[in-house]
Amino acid sequence: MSSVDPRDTIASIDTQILDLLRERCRAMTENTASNSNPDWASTLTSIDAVVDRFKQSGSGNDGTNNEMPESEIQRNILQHVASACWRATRPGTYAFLGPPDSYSHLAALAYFGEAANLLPVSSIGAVFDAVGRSDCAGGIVPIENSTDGRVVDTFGRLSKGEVSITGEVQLAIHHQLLAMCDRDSITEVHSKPQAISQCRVWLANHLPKAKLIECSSTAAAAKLAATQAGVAAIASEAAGRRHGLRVIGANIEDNRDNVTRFAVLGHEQPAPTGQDKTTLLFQVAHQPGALADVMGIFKRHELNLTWIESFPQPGTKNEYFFVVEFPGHCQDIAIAKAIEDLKTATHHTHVLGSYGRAARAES
Ligand SMILES: O=C(O)C(=O)C[C@]1(C(=O)O)C=C[C@@H](O)C=C1
Repeated sequence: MSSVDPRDTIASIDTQILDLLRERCRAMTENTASNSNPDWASTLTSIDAVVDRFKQSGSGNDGTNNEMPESEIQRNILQHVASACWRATRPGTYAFLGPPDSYSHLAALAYFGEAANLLPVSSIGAVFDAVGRSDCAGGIVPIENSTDGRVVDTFGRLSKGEVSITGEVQLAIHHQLLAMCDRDSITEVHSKPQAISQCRVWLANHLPKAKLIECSSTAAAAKLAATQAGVAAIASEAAGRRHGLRVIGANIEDNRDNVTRFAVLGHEQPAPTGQDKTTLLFQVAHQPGALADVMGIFKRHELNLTWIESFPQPGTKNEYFFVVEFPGHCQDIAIAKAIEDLKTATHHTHVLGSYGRAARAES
């Protein structure tokens, strides 16, 4: 009597998976040729729908492995498969503020998947340049932090309207103090200004004498700390591992619920998903009541603002841009009508993007 070796069964299943992968890539190529459903944001939406249907059909039991629900694991696997097929069939790179293991990198991996072709660049402005010139198919930039507020460099460039927001990522940020030496030997702490600001209380309590030095990214700081004695960096755990640094202060962010929201940049306008938000920029006349009139338009069309920011218009005195966010897609009738009214009531109204709302990821 011959029994089947389970290792052969597993090898046969793996071969079927590889065959299916090839078939999936082929279907994606046909999809590209017919130009239907071509953007990454729609791919992520359809993965969510597949996982939900699978769960509802009773095929997924959604037990947990103590850390992650099964549907989350299935989603990650499908996202990885999709990102590998995407890379094989649609060559294109996505820019992020580097070097590798910056939080922007972690956010890019969470959104585009591990297999995506990601390009580190030296500044947030360089991400906008790479996408604006179409050197890259897309990019990712930090837009807002729950402790520190808006990211100034990003706002400066968004106001130029060269690129659209096509998605978002919410990343929980846990900062590590990383160095080659003991905490007592630290004379300088390097990091991006936003990261330093998110750890200000911890630094004042634990390293009051250390000099705080700003640099281009948290990962750039980690790279430096690996070469200089007495220098510590505030950066991600992954950056510490990459550079062989010790964690001499773990999770030093002042706010335990420290989250940074990243905007995905691109050129296409994602189709409505049913779970969308719209980011809009406008500029009003510098006169009493102008902003109140605009707020009246949001009220009239029953748009519930979830975010409002103002920032000075470069090169002017007392002129401000406003950025607002609200649930819904600019193709929704109520929102389209509100935008029409805003265009007549403001100097300038520009939809920065309508895109699927993000769930939170861990860094
Ligand atoms: O320096 C990095 O690692 C970044 O990706 C930039 C950035 C930011 O500027 O907001 C992103 C997230 C953290 O809040 C800190 C730094």
